[in-house]
Amino acid sequence: MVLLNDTAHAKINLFLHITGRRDDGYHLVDSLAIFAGAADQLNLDNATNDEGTLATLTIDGPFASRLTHEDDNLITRAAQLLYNAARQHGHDGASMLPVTFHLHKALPVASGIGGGSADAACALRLLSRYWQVPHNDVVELAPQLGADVPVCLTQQATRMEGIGDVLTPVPPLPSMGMLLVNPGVAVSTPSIFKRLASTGGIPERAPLSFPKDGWHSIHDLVAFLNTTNNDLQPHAIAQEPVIQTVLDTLADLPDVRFVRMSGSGATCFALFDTEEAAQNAHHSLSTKPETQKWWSWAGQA
Ligand SMILES: C[C@](O)(CO)[C@H](O)COP(=O)(O)OP(=O)(O)OC[C@H]1O[C@@H](n2ccc(N)nc2=O)[C@H](O)[C@@H]1O
Ligand SMILES: Nc1ncnc2c1ncn2[C@@H]1O[C@H](COP(=O)(O)OP(=O)(O)OP(=O)(O)O)[C@@H](O)[C@H]1O
Repeated sequence: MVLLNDTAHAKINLFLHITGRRDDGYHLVDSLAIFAGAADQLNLDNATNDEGTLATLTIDGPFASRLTHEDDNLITRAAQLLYNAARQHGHDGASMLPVTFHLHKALPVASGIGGGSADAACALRLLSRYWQVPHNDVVELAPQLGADVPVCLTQQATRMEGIGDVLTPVPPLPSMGMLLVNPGVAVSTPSIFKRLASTGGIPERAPLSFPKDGWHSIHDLVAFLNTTNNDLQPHAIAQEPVIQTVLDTLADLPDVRFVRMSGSGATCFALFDTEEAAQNAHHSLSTKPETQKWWSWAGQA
């Protein structure tokens, strides 16, 4: 029997501006992140062994084989960090019982949609309930696990600034359909930030204002997004030219309103007026022979 479970949704950067660089090399960002229905699933149970390990992990699902060889998973790292932080803050360790996690890995790995960060955030949410750790402790340590972990804790449409740790809720977005496509190439986030840094390339631009009342229709949102960029996209395409093929393929689909790459790639998204239009485009994509090995998902954005 599963004690607790939670869902780790994919994070999509509708735009991603790189606005500066800190002395430690981390980049300052400005981004509008939303969350898709595409998700991993994480279960938490009491540990059944008496080895005393704080958290063990089993993995299944379409992308499990990409992670099972790694001894350092963000889920078990999240457990150890939360345990240490809670003890430092005076939590009684005796009630923080060892756990076993089971991850269903449905999101492609190293794909710009924050799958690892979403899993880490999901583990933090589950453990904070099970171990009764105050939410503030969780929020405080989240950035140590990755720049995307704070936003993944919320799983809400959010403006990300700082290095991803300064979060502002955004007004409701219009209802729309979304199609996600990943061509099956893993892209390492540090390698894309390195490419950006080595080209000296932090774009000059005026600070961006969000419309006060939000976006009333997909037409409004697309008009806004057309004034923005993903600054990592050209660098990711230079490393993995197939990303341009994905963007061109998405742009050719029926009724598509907008296409762009998310995060550091290689997953790209397309926006549609409705979920039905996204599902129709998904069907049309699946008939193209060159896309047979691509991962894809369509649904409500
Ligand atoms: C590209 C985004 O996904 C946009 O949401 C994030 O900025 C990246 O988030 P993430 O994958 O959780 O990143 P981390 O695991 O913290 O960092 C991986 C590496 O990317 C670079 N990095 C990451 C985030 C950031 N704001 N500036 C950076 O320069 C650093 O070299 C870092 O060592
Ligand atoms: N549970 C996990 N899921 C995915 N990757 C993990 C996990 N735990 C550790 N990792 C490691 O983290 C790396 C980044 O994976 P992730 O899928 O989060 O990348 P990403 O989607 O590009 O993230 P982002 O959008 O935050 O840049 C992987 O290469 C993998 O080695």
